Amino acid sequence: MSIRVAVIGAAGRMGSEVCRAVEAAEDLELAGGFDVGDELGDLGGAHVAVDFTVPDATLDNVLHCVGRGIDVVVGTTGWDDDRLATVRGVLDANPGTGALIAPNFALGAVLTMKFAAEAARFYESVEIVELHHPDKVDAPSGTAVRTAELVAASRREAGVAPAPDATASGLAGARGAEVDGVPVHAVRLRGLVAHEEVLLGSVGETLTIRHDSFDRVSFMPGVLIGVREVGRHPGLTVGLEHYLDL
Ligand SMILES: NC(=O)C1=CN([C@@H]2O[C@H](COP(=O)(O)OP(=O)(O)OC[C@H]3O[C@@H](n4cnc5c(N)ncnc54)[C@H](OP(=O)(O)O)[C@@H]3O)[C@@H](O)[C@H]2O)C=CC1
Ligand SMILES: O=C(O)C1=N[C@H](C(=O)O)C[C@H](O)C1
Repeated sequence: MSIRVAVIGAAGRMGSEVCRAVEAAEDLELAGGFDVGDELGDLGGAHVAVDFTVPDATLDNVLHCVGRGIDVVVGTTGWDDDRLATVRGVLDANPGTGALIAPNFALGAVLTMKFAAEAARFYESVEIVELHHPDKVDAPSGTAVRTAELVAASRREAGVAPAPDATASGLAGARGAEVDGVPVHAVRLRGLVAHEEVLLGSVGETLTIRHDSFDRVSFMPGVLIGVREVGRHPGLTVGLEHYLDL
């Protein structure tokens, strides 16, 4: 039996790509595409809904799906601890339903986060640069925020001292945004899609971990893993790495 998949945000850059990927997969069936102003209802009888919308809309969409026992795979950014707790609460009331929320479905981006967290405890300094297309509405990217959190947790656990920085004066924003103590710099440039660099440094050496998504098809293998696996993972999962045994 094929998995029936609904796409919320179907008219957008990611949603339209997901519709194409679902239609091309033999084991999946597109139950419907939904965008602004559409009544979600039972999502066309979908088993799984995929949400690529906007940070202001995604929580309501997830609650709508989970409340009806529809598994949901979410790529939209803007999640914080309070919003995740709300989702957990509704999942508790709907046991057996699964939600996967992942800041990045590109396998290389998932590995970049993993490698950065691993490397972070060996270096004095670490900073993150994310670079995206200028139509992106949030900054810094969800991936960069998650990378910074993972890096910070790894350094805390290893007892690494704060990174050295003698800056005593400067223009606002010149040192980026601080996420969990890690400076994150956001570039918006026509021609780019989605890119991230994690810069690590100690005396006499640096290590740069870089990932580039040149095309949104790069996210599709990860999205389809999510769609196929979410039914086997009841409750809330944050990050695709948990479906990849990483
Ligand atoms: N996890 C990952 O791997 C990735 C995550 N993303 C994230 O996914 C999100 C979407 O990105 P992208 O596709 O580029 O953005 P787009 O703006 O191209 O697409 C978003 C779509 O959602 C629609 N929309 C807005 N509100 C609602 C709503 N309430 N119900 C249904 N549809 C709605 C928008 O309509 P309208 O334009 O009319 O407002 C638009 O068609 C962003 O948060 C982005 O950061 C992006 C790439 C990869
Ligand atoms: O808006 C985008 O394009 C992307 N958003 C996600 C993010 O904010 O991390 C994932 C990827 O970087 C593309």
